[in-house]
Amino acid sequence: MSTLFGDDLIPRPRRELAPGAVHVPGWLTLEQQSWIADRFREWAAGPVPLRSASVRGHEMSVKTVCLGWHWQPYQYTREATDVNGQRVLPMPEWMVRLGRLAVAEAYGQGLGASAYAPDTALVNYYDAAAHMGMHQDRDELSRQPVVSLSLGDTCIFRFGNAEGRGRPYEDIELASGDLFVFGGPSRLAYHGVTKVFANTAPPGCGLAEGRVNITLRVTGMDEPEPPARRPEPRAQGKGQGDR
Ligand SMILES: O=C(O)CCC(=O)C(=O)O
Ligand SMILES: [Fe+2]
Repeated sequence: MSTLFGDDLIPRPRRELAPGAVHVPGWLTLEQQSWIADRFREWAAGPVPLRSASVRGHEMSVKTVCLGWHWQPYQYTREATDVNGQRVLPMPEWMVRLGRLAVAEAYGQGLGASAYAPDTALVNYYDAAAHMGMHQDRDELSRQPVVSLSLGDTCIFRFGNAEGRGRPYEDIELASGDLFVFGGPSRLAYHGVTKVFANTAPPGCGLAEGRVNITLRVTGMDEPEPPARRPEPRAQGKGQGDR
């Protein structure tokens, strides 16, 4: 991971860690990474701000903002009822297309890539001290693949098995621009982020510090996204401005 001796110049091969779990290093160009990093700053500004979710009373060290559906531990909602009650931003069209390209890249054309229709994105921000414990992504009703994109600092991503948090697992580095897809027999594998290496983001990736990870998912919730609506006018208390 250190670039002191130029080990960043050693090509990192694409690899299938387990059936259905594919790592594609350097999938996004620097230009794409920096464009997505700009979007991240827009999403983080709201209407639902970047926040640490609380799991069983403990605040996560990672901060998250969601698109399409809002994830709060154990459920997806349209409104961020655990934050400020606002509706999350819609899932961008370009992201759905990017998800299809990612699935085609990982599994090949014709393996359901064109039908892949992610309807939520969880956008996580890690500072150098943040980590994510071993968990399964299982709040989705659908078992369609999860597409993960990384920007900024390199991390250690631990990818395990579907039986439990323990071994066997494998630690790999996810660097800026990397794609990781897990679906099929690996869809419910436990995984987590054990470490983020500060100051390892490549120049030009659009993030000066920290790491952003975006996971695209299919919630399997069948409620169609309703058209954007204005909030009902409500009696305003004294001193409350218009919002
Ligand atoms: O940051 C990562 O690479 C993984 C994120 C993750 O597992 C999640 O958001 O559920
Ligand atoms: Fe996860």
